[in-house]
Amino acid sequence: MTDIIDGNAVAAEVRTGLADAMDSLADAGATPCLATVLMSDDPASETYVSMKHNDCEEVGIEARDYELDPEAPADELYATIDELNADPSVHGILVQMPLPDHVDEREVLRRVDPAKDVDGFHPENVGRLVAGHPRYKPCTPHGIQKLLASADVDTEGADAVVVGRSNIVGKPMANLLLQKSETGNATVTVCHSRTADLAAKTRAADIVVAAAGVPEMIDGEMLSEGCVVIDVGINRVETDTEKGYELVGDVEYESAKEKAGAITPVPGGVGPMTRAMLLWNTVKAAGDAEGVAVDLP
Ligand SMILES: Nc1nc(=O)c2c([nH]1)NC[C@@H]1CN(c3ccc(C(=O)N[C@@H](CCC(=O)O)C(=O)O)cc3)C=[N+]21
Repeated sequence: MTDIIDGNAVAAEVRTGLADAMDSLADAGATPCLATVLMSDDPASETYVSMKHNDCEEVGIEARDYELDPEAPADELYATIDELNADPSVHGILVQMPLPDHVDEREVLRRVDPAKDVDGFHPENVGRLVAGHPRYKPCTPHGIQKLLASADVDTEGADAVVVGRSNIVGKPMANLLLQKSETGNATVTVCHSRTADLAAKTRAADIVVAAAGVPEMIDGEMLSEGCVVIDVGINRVETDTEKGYELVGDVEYESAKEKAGAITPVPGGVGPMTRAMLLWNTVKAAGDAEGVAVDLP
């Protein structure tokens, strides 16, 4: 039987597991606070930010909402970041991506105080992760580590194939799987749009992390019997349903499920974990900033 890895359930466990740390912070008179900054009218971005606010409310994290006109000058965004950096009551800052074209995304990533960079995108935090001493692990790869652990997947010595080389998923995921750690020690191959024979690589993998952003690009034919499939894709595909779209992963679920030993669904797999690990990082940020030792799940 294929194990369907339930991201909603594991994410709920993470949220519940944060209660101890929240209590320690409350004893010290501290409430973790996440500021989200949205500079977009994209309905998907708006949905994601509002989900993050709901999650914060559930665990008792204060969420502050900053919204900027997508046409506003980039300096307004930079000034907002500076203000949040300087505000000691704000522990975490998330600037929702993607940003408008006239905004320099790299400047934004550099500008967020690395101590408040709960996305883990600041160059200092990227460097620390690559060097094996992460401060904040980026939420999606961190969530995937939790999913693998929840399904008792042993990464040590496993052949892991990461499909996609983005800075937010593919690269940090490959690094984490490679690291000398409980959730690492894999032999990692990173594939991308120029990979000569993708199917040959994925067929040789014990673990496939699909994060290319191409709907249903990996099907059962490309997988080996019993492998573990983590589907990071969250693609909105237009349909003539009431919602107008359907979410599909980077994996063709039906055929992949027949081959895989374990697989994450879309929705309800990696997405909820990404949000849960944002809370995790925010609670860690609050503990560090307030000098409170917190026990994280
Ligand atoms: N600075 C920044 N940090 C991010 O972490 C970030 C970002 N920008 N920009 C966009 C991406 C995307 N992302 C998602 C997180 C959770 C779901 C999620 O929870 N998805 C649900 C379904 C959501 C739905 O129904 O639309 C699921 O897969 O079950 C989706 C997408 C975070 N991102």
